[in-house]
Order: sequence, then C-alpha cells, then structure tokens
Amino acid sequence: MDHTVVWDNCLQTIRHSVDPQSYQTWFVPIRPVALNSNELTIQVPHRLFYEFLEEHYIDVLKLSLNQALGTAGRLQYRIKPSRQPEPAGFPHAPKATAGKPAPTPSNPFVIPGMTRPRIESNLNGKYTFDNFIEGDCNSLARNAAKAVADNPANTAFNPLVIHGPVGLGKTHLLKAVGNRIAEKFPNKSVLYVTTDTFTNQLVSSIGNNTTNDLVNWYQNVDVLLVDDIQQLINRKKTQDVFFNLFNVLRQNNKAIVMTCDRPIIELDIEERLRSRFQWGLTADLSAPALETRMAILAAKASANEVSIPPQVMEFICYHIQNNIRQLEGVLNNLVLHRGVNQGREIDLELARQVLKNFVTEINREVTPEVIQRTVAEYYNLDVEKLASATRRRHVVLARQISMFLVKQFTDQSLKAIGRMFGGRDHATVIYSIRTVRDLMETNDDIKKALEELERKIRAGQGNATSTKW
Ligand SMILES: Nc1ncnc2c1ncn2[C@@H]1O[C@H](COP(=O)(O)OP(=O)(O)OP(=O)(O)O)[C@@H](O)[C@H]1O
Repeated sequence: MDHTVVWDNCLQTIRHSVDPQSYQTWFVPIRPVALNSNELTIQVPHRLFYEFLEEHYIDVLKLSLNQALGTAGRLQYRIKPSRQPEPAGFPHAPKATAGKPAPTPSNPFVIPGMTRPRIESNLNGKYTFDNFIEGDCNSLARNAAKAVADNPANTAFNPLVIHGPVGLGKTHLLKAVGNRIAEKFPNKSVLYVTTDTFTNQLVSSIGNNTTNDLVNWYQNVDVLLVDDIQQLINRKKTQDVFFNLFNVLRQNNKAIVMTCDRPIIELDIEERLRSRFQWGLTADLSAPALETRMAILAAKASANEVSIPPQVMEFICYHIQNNIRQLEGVLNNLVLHRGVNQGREIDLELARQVLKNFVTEINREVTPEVIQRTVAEYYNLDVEKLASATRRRHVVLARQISMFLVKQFTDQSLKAIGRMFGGRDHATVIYSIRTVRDLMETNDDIKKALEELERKIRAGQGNATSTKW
C-alpha cells in the first residue's frame, strides 16, 4: 500500500465521522506525502490547520489511522511551504514600464479639503480578538482570522471569507484582523472598506476618468479587508474591477479577507469571481449557544461598567438568540433606563420592559402551571400525572420536585400547593419539600436536575423571584 491509498482509506472513515462542511474545510486540503512502515506523513496547508486538527479532530484521525494501518499506525504532519505557484491562467499584475516609474496613484479616501485620509477612522481599535468571545459558533472563523492577522504575508487562507447572518460578528472579526495587523506590523498598509464604499469610489472615478488611479491605489495595500461582498450582486462593473484587483493582490501575495451574508456558493455574481473567492477558506458564523451569549453579554456589560445579576442576564439571553447587535441594543437600553431612573438597579422587571422593544413574545409569569409544565416536560410525563394518584417512582419524584419549585417560586400556601397536586394534605407537601432538600444534599443528579429546572423556569419567565434553597 502506498501513502495515497492509506490516506484514501483514512478519508473514508473521516467522511463518515464529521459533517460535510468540516470535511471540505479541514480534510480535503490535506495531501498525503509519504508512508514509512507504519508512519503516514500528511501535508497541511498551514500551521493553523495542524493546530486545529490536533485540537478538534485528533480522535477522528486516530480512529481512521487505526482502521487503515492498525493500532501501530502513526501520523506525521508536514506544513506546506508557503509560496505556491498561482493556479494556471492567473492574470499577472500590470508592471511599471521599464525605465519609467509607475505613476503615484491618488488616494480615493481623501475627501477634497480634508488632510487626513478617512481610512484611519475605519480601524479605530474598538474591535479586537480579545473582545471577541469565542464559542463553537465562531471558533473556525476566529482562528482563521487570527491566523491571517498573525501572518498576513504568508497566509494559506487567501482569500478568507467569513460569512453568516446579520449581527453575528463578521465586521468585528474583519476589523480585528486589521487592528491586529496595524499593531503587530505597523509597516503594512491595511485597508478596511465596505463593498458599497468601493462601488461609490468606482462610480465617481468613472465620472472623473480616474479608474486606473483607483485600481493602482488599491494595489498598494498589503491587506485588503472588504465588508459585505454580497453588495457586489447586480453590480457588473464593480465585479469587473474587483476581479482584476483581486487577481493582482493575490498574485502579489497580499492578504484578502472578506465578509458576506451568505455562503459564497449562493452569491449571485460572475462565476469567475465566485470561483476565485472559493480558492481560500470559507468560515461561517452561526448563532451562539446560550452560554456564549451570556459570556458576550457579561463581557459587554463589564466593558460598560454595568452590573447585571446573572438571572437577568440569563433572561435576556434566553430571549435574544440570533443577533448579538440586538443583545447590545438591550444592554444600551438598560443603561439608558437606569440613568433616567436615577441609578435604578437592573432587575428582571426592567429587563422585561426593555425586551418588549426587541422581541414580540416574552414568556408569561411564573405560575404553578408553568412550573408543572416545565417539570413534566423535563421528565417526559403528561402534566396530569403530577396530580394523579400514581405512586410510580419517577412520577412521585417529579411531583415532589414540582411542589418544591412551586414553593420556591411562588407565594402559594402549603395547603394551596397540596390542592393543585391532586388534593394532597399539607403534611404531604412538607414531606415532599424536605425530601427534595435532602436529595439535593446527597444526590448530584437531583441537584443538577433542579439547577437545570430552575434555569429553565427563570430563563423562560419574566418575573421569577430568586429561589431560597
Ligand atoms: N463573539 C462576539 N464577541 C463579542 N462581540 C460580538 C461577538 N459577535 C458579535 N459581537 C458584537 O455584535 C455586534 C454586531 O457585530 P458585527 O457588526 O460584526 O456583525 P455583522 O455580522 O457584521 O452584522 P451585519 O451582517 O449586520 O453587518 C458588534 O458590536 C460586535 O462587537
């Protein structure tokens, strides 16, 4: 068996163990290069690849190697040498004519009458990798962006395209690349531009007959950061000019990072441009999980020196799920309300008030019915079972936990609680509450279940009071 056959066999296993996007991103670019007895050497395009594989796919790689070479199989990585020849047919950069220096291009960012180029304000240092919270939803994009920022002249991800829906941090990452490069490599020229701005510059350059100047000027940048390339759609002339610029920059080993609100494959632009955008790495951002949203909100609150109690934070993040900009909007409104109300504490009531402007549906108050429903759902029971006479163990436990939670979350009397659980007397309710308290001390599973239930109840409701256990 030679190395290609072994690697093909490995890929068979890997393909069944990872999702198609990860397979495409992390395994298709790998090349097998050698097999020495039981040691397979694979070539990866970049150090980040190696680190990412080791961090996220080591088990899959081991499994595939075991199956291909047996348990003695070993894997060796080799990093691809950085300078690669361009793909065939790649257009060459226009060169200055021999003997004549290339004309000094004019800066399209300079507004007549202004001495400072506007480009400065586009990278004001606000967005960095440090204040970008990492989660499963964004770790590929963040790591790839950081790899480009750490080594812009030699990046294997050229272009890097970050795509994802509104408000999930595309611009933040793009600017973080720029800010980091500006800090680490002050001699490199970094340019952040939105596709709209580029189009506007192009339109006015056409009017002034200075399109060549514009393109020449852009060719001088070392790192081009282009936001919102979906704005290329239906702009034929911008696509043409951008196509040439892209080719020249890439051929000169200049890094290009772009953002898009959709995957490149769905971008309705000229095929030649789309295929070039696919040469590098495409990394997506997806909606963050509750924990990541909480971490983001906590970081933003702390940056604004605002203190938000954890249950209020959870309540907010439970309701704002798909857009971090909205999360920031809620935070800003809370700060505003707090100011207007002379330093009022940020509590659930205030959060509820503010959230009404952001989401159409805020869950109802905590009632015994809500608690019963939450517990029944958690234990996969019909809610009626909680009030029934059945003595089956898991139903009894769910019933006792429900009584306990109703006592914690509401003002219901023991007698009233007994009534709502099938007419039980108050001694039974007391016994149930004690039992649950004891179980919490001695049984980790029950403790976890109660924490989870409490979280669900708080997160789903607007006015839960804090529990007393
Ligand atoms: N993981 C994160 N950590 C910290 N802040 C984040 C994170 N994700 C998003 N944000 C913040 O959310 C706000 C919106 O992000 P950004 O403007 O980058 O979104 P976008 O994806 O470019 O949106 P659009 O498609 O509307 O342009 C920013 O203030 C950004 O700092």
